[in-house]
Amino acid sequence: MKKEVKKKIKKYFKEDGGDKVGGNKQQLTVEEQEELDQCNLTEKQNSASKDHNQFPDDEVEYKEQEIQHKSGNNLANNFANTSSSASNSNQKEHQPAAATATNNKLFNKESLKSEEEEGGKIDDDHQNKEDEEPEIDVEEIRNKLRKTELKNQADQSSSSEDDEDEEENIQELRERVVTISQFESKQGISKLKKQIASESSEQENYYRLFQKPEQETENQQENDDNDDQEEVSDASPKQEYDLEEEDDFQDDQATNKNQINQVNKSPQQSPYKEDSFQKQKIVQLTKIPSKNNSDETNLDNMNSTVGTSIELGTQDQQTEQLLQGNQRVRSESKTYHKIQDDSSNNIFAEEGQVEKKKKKKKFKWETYKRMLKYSRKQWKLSLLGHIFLIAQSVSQVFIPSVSGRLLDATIKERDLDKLNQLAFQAILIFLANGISSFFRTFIFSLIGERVVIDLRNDCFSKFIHNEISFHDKQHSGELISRLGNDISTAKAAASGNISTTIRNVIICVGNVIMLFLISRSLFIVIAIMIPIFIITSSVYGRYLKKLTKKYQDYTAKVSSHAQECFSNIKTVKAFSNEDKEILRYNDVMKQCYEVGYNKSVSSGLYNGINSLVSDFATLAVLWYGGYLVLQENDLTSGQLASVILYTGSLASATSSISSSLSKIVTATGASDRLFKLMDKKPKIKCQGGLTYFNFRGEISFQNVGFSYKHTDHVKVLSDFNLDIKPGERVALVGQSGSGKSTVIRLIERFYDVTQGQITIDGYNIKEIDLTFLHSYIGYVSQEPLLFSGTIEENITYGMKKPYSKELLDQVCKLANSYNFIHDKTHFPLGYKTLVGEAGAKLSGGQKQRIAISRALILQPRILIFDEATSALDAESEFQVQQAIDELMQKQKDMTIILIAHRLSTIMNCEKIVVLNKGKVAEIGNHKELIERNGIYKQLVDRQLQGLTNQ
Ligand SMILES: Nc1ncnc2c1ncn2[C@@H]1O[C@H](COP(=O)(O)OP(=O)(O)OP(=O)(O)O)[C@@H](O)[C@H]1O
Repeated sequence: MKKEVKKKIKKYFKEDGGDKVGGNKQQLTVEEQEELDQCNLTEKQNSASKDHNQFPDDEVEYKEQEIQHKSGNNLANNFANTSSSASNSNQKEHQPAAATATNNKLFNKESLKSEEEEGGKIDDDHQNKEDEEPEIDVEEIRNKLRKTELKNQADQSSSSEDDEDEEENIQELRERVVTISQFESKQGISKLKKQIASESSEQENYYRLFQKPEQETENQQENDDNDDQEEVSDASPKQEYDLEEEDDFQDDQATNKNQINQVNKSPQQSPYKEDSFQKQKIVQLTKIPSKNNSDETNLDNMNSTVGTSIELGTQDQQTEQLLQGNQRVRSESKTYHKIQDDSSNNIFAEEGQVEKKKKKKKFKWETYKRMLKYSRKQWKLSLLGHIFLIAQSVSQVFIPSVSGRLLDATIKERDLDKLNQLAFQAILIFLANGISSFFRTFIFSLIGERVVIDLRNDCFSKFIHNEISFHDKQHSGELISRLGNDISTAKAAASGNISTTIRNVIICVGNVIMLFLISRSLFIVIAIMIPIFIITSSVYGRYLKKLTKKYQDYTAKVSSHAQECFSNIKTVKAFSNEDKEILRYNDVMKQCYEVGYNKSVSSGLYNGINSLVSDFATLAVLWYGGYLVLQENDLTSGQLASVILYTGSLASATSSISSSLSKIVTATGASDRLFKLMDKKPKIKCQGGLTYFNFRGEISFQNVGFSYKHTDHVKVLSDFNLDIKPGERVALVGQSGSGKSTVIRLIERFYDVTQGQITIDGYNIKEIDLTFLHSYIGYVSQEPLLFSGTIEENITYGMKKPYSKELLDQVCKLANSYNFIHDKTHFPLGYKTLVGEAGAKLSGGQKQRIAISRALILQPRILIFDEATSALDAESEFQVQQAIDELMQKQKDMTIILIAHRLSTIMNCEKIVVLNKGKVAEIGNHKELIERNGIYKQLVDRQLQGLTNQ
């Protein structure tokens, strides 16, 4: 709770006051903008490529972890190497420290430069303010500031904590601080600050008060920016968004934008548009408590500083202004925070771009617990794994110790018996370590695999059971990505990484204890060296991660371009645009190369700096250890070797812990996305509901109104009434987009009506069991979609009961597919012929006739053809049409509903329903409708005219 409050404040001031020199809080720096644009662009392309083959962000995460781990291992290896060289009495040559020196110089220069720049900016701001603001008694205020400082110091002793109170306090303070800053602006306190600062004796004070917070803010901002970028990168394109949040976003977006604009457009009224100086003051006042100080102390500091500022305006008028301002600020502050919170949850999208939102990477405990449930099923295995884990960790802790004692027995004591004894002990420890390592790894990996299986099954089942509107909205590529990438990433939250973390914690604790027992003074040296090493590598690692992400974005862009080209190869060739495409490809490659170049330089620097730091750390331990051995006689050479081994192991374990924890956080993020999708409950359930014996297939639309879920402002059907009797042949005709297919989808209950009702045999369709309903409806869609497998498997795809060869032949004959299936030249295996992926080995007409056979074998009461011939060429259309016409002749007891364009087919129907803008415009048989001389007549005339022209 406390952290969240701090984060909120930090974010608030970062976005409002943190834009240093009066920039707009919505503005990004050029680099940030570029990076964001780049991410958007890549995402757009990834989304376009549908298959979500983008580089998963897990890879970035992985790379960072790899970097961290590598750095840990670097130190570990360094110590291990040193130890072996120490035991061999070889001196390792160290690289000259020139590089570090140069680096440090560079760094110092940069920071000096930025300090100068900041100083300059602040001075400029002051200068501007100076002209506007009235004079005040400088001396008096300076005294008050001093008093406050003393009070702060005195207050630092209090330390009671109450999170809820604190949150309230912080909220209260935040509002007061904003008010005071606004008040300060009016009273010209900025000028006073400048005057204080300009006196040389107070120069230091000035920097402490104003310059430092500015730098701290920048650092905070930089860190936050990094975090933000990580967040953006963690969200695999189109993966980060939450369905519900997206819905909310669409509703809220306009309101938020307006609100934000209002706040931004009226800077003089808004307390959030203070000049940079006031912002510094705000940041200073609400500075996030340092590690050393308790939160309470800092709150007190803030309180007292606020108190000082309030004291500055003791006059009645000023107090009144303050109170009035305070109230306004309170309300504005609430609005502002709502906007900020809403905005941060929203997805800002450019026109046609993939939506993306920047979100803080948070560890969600609930998600984590839910993930753990999957591994809890394997508790017996897990228990066994943990026994081996402890065994391995403990045995590992003893390895450096026994190695050191072995050395002592050889070098110092020169005792062969002891050496043999110790060697035997070492063998036992090594065996214990090796065996337990094998079982630990095997068991946890097995648990991981089982978790993946359970999770994938659950997930797939939830996705497939969800209703069509869910699939309308969700890209199939995204669902596949969830099943693949996310589940693999989520596995880490439930298995291996926890064990790795526990193991490394045990190793760390064990190593620290052993180091402490061997030599306390050397332990202190190591305690100082290791954090330096970890900080150096993690800071640089972050930078490298950013570059790696950028590089991957460009690589994705390159791949996306290639993919687009190859999938449109016919168009490229038709326009003879090969060279143009090569040039475009080269352009993208060039950009990629530039980032790659920077990345190479940075990787080189990273490794160089890393090894330098670890070399120096090793040297420090060796030198001081050597000193203890030679001068103090406090340590044996074997113990020194143990210390070195322990230090290496400690460094490696520490970096491993951070890497595992980071993986767990990433995994929880992936699980969260997954669970959100899995938790989308279908309104239309596949099973459950009414079943009855005499399904006749009488359909009735009664005042039906319908809109698709995500375009609910468009009425696709309204006041739609239609009765279809059992055995009737009904043709749906009308202009494109008039709602013909929608009518069919509603009969199939792919969607629920939004108004009125549909009844089947007198029962409301919503009450009928969906599986039961579908067992009586045969459906042939526009696109003949087949599954890879044999012809027979495809035809019998919907069969839930055994079938005879005769039935198979019969339906194939009816569907006009029997002959080509039994054509031995092309299909020597007959029904057993493999159709290839999505029926790739069959022609369009053949596929469609198999699809008709697939519908017929169910012996449906209602047979639906949704423009079954529209995607076919003339020859295939003729064959399929023949099949349909024959069916209409022969299957008299079957209700046939079709959307067709061929006049002869339509004419054969007893009922022709003409749809116009979602309503029944005309209804009747061919003759009646022609006589009516309405829309149908026009459609027929147009078709006849087309035929005449041909
Ligand atoms: N899944 C969907 N989500 C949102 N809107 C849809 C969806 N499917 C269709 N629509 C819209 O509903 C309207 C009716 O579409 P429908 O497919 O029923 O028309 P149709 O008469 O069958 O057209 P055509 O003859 O061109 O196939 C169209 O405006 C279409 O854009």
